[in-house]
Amino acid sequence: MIALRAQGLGKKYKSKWALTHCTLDIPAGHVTGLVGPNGAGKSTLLNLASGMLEPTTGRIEVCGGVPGSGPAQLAKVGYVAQNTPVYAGLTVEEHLRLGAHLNPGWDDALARKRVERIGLDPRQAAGKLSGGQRAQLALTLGIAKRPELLLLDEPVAALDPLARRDFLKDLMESVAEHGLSVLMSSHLVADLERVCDHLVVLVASQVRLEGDVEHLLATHHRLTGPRRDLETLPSDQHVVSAEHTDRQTTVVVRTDGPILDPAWSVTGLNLEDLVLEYMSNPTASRPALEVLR
Ligand SMILES: Nc1ncnc2c1ncn2[C@@H]1O[C@H](COP(=O)(O)OP(=O)(O)OP(=O)(O)O)[C@@H](O)[C@H]1O
Repeated sequence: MIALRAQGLGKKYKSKWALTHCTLDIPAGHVTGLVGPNGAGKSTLLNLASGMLEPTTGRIEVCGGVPGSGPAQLAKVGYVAQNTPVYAGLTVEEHLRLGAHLNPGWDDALARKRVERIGLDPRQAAGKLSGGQRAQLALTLGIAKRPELLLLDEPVAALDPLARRDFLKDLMESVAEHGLSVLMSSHLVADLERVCDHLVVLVASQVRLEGDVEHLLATHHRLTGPRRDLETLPSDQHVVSAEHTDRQTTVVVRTDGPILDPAWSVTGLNLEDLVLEYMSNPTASRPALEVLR
């Protein structure tokens, strides 16, 4: 099952492309991390998925429908945008009542349990909450809506470490119990490493890497050995990055096969290493990445 499918998706703001040639299948029932440098196009992709923006080129389908195409589609998708929008003049309680009124699948017990646990005063106006409390309220509304797909744009940036851990736990529970799909942008790769099983790396408006996290980690290796010409590597080893000193070569390769050459000392990469490799080597070739799918 596919939660989000993009084919040749692109978005141009006036003369500037914010997203180009985006072709992706994001699986349902998983947490997908969306990472990339500032300005890479992450919020643009999330806005296209929610229906807040219209594509300039290509197509995007979310939970089997066109984003923003009507009430049934809106009910399927939850979106907590980067600035965690809430209505400043409404109280916390009024937000919960509005959530119940607007969303057919609203889980009131969950919303109230979260509000109590977080320690929000139901009578307080949302405009008087701290930035982190506002984010907590917006995230509560997003989860309690019980959407099929929850889109989160840097959801935990404003939360303290404990609140962050609790929120990610709630998210994982919703995925396990309700089959929720999540697409979540974040710069906090350590958090993503804990909760994501699928990854999309966007760099300079383009998808540089996409795939199942375990598979990506199993197929990337850092090789260190005597200096050598990269042309001599086996053809199934695609170079992601390379560094040479006078005597030594360190190269990160992607391959489905084993590393057989005894001259190499081989180490694995963690998710943060992997993301940084692709972010700092924006020319890592796209055609080779298709192999990963
Ligand atoms: N409304 C807009 N009008 C013009 N350009 C825009 C607009 N919104 C975004 N952009 C540009 O599109 C590009 C992608 O922006 P986007 O907000 O999608 O990036 P991002 O990956 O979410 O960045 P960040 O990590 O900083 O939140 C950037 O170059 C940005 O300047």
